[in-house]
Amino acid sequence: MTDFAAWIGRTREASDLVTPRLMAEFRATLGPHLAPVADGIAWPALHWCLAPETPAADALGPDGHVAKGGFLPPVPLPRRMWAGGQIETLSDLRAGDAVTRTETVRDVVFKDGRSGSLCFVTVEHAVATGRGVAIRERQDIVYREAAGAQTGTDAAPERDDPDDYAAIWAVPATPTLLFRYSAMTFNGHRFHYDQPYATQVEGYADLVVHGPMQATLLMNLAATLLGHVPRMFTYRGVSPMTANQTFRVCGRTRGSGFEGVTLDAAGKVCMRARADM
Ligand SMILES: C/C(=C\C(=O)SCCNC(=O)CCNC(=O)[C@H](O)C(C)(C)COP(=O)(O)OP(=O)(O)OC[C@H]1O[C@@H](n2cnc3c(N)ncnc32)[C@H](O)[C@@H]1OP(=O)(O)O)C(=O)O
Repeated sequence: MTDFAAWIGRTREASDLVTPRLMAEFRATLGPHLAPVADGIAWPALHWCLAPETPAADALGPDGHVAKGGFLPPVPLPRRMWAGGQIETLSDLRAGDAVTRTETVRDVVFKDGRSGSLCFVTVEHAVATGRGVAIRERQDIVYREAAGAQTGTDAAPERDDPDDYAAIWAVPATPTLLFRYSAMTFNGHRFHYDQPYATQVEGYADLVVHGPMQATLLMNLAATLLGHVPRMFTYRGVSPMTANQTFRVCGRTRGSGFEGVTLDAAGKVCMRARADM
């Protein structure tokens, strides 16, 4: 039996540059659904495109992510998802910045969910520039049972009414959008671009829309409605969003904060988010 506790506290570091090319790719991929920012300032959540892990092809597992057992623990559940997280923004990133990302594994927890066994791996990130730490972040990665071995059932979808929100961005979830976001984040997960794999191996209805992309859009809507980048942004994926439909990114202010959801074409809530100050 592997001692997953041995992974807690493991850390790694990688560096990158906020290049003009990345800024242009980000705007080309996600515009017009981005917050207004001053020239040369990075949009909220652009940091997910910086200093990604760059595993060699022979280091990948069957899902297209780096095989488990290196930095992340070899948990015995195969289907990885990005479950949620929290982003604390301390200062902005700017074109030309040299950044260092430091990641630390903070927790490995097994839970029984309605859908079956789950394992949550919590990873903390700090993104620093020459001016100091700009972003502190918690990422919750979840591993699920194999589709064919699932011991529970997916929860009944939560629904929400877009009319209850002040602002709605309609985003066509085309395979091209998913591919371009995968490319910008160097994310090889096959269920974002390989439809037979997504449907026949992982059991989803279609290609799966990235959690971080949904969170990026929600954080940009929050910054647009609040008039500034929120200091604290928290989000949770509640149900998979699949491709080849137009989804909605919905938001409203609440006091000095923000709350938002992504809704699929049928009104199913896929992600919930809130932002404070
Ligand atoms: C990039 C990238 C991958 C992706 O982008 S994947 C696409 C984005 N992510 C999603 O679509 C995830 C959508 N969520 C789900 O499919 C389900 O919510 C999930 C995570 C499978 C869990 O469903 P269950 O119905 O089995 O879970 P329960 O509601 O019964 O909860 C059981 C306990 O787990 C806790 N929990 C549930 N969901 C989350 C979450 N999103 N974040 C954190 N914790 C969660 C819940 O609170 C329960 O805990 P208790 O302590 O109360 O027992 C890439 O791979 O890089």
